[in-house]
Amino acid sequence: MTVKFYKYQGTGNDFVIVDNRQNVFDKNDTKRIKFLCDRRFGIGADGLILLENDNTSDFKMVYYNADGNESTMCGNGGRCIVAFAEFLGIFKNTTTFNAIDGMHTAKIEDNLVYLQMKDVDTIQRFSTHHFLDTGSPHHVQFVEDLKTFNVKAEGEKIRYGAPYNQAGSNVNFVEKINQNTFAVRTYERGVEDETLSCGTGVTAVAIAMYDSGESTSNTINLNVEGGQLKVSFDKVGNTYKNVMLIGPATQVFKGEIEC
Ligand SMILES: N[C@@H](CCC[C@H](N)C(=O)O)C(=O)O
Repeated sequence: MTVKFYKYQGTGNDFVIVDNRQNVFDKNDTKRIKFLCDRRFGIGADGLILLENDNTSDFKMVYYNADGNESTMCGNGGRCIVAFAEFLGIFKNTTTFNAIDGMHTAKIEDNLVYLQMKDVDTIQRFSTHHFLDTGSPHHVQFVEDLKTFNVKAEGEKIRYGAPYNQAGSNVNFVEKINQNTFAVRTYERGVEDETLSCGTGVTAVAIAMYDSGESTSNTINLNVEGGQLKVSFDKVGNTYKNVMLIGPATQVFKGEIEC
């Protein structure tokens, strides 16, 4: 089989994207998806995304982690597929697309993708961390000296430990820079390593920081290893609404691969 693909990155979280509007891609071939994401034997990516037709919106996003398994929402992947859909001429100004966690609206302005994320009304607060679902599950924890922190080793322990166990959680380690800026490093489930950025992760961090009173701003800057993201939201009652993930998304190269 020959697969035509595009490679995108959003603040260093990188994806193989395939235009599957003709249903040419075998979605159940976990081994092939894992191979395509392999950095030594394949193309190399944190995940693979299919762009498909959808009856009720401009397109559908189907997301797989680098381990080959379909997973929950990917925020950076969402921003990248919006840039890809614009490149394909699917929309001009604003778009609506279907993903595993429901409908998303998005726009591109000044080379930044604005992606509306799902509302968040449930936040679990613990003395050491927060846990919340922003489309994907996220553990959010403050650490000291984030720069030298062993994200892979410590993230792995939390991801596989109780209460998350095999189903797992993504794990975000955070350091406060100022009132509305936080540095974040994320261990990603399904990649089973640190990635350079995680969109649903920084969204979880921004909401957790506001929720815990660490920030009083509803627009929060997130410094990740691969660049800078912004998250804004409105708190209405106990629900975070109009949650917007904002940042760049770039096409890196395209090609075809035998697999
Ligand atoms: N990179 C993503 C998150 C992708 C899903 C995650 N690995 C999971 O399985 O929960 C993002 O940008 O949000």
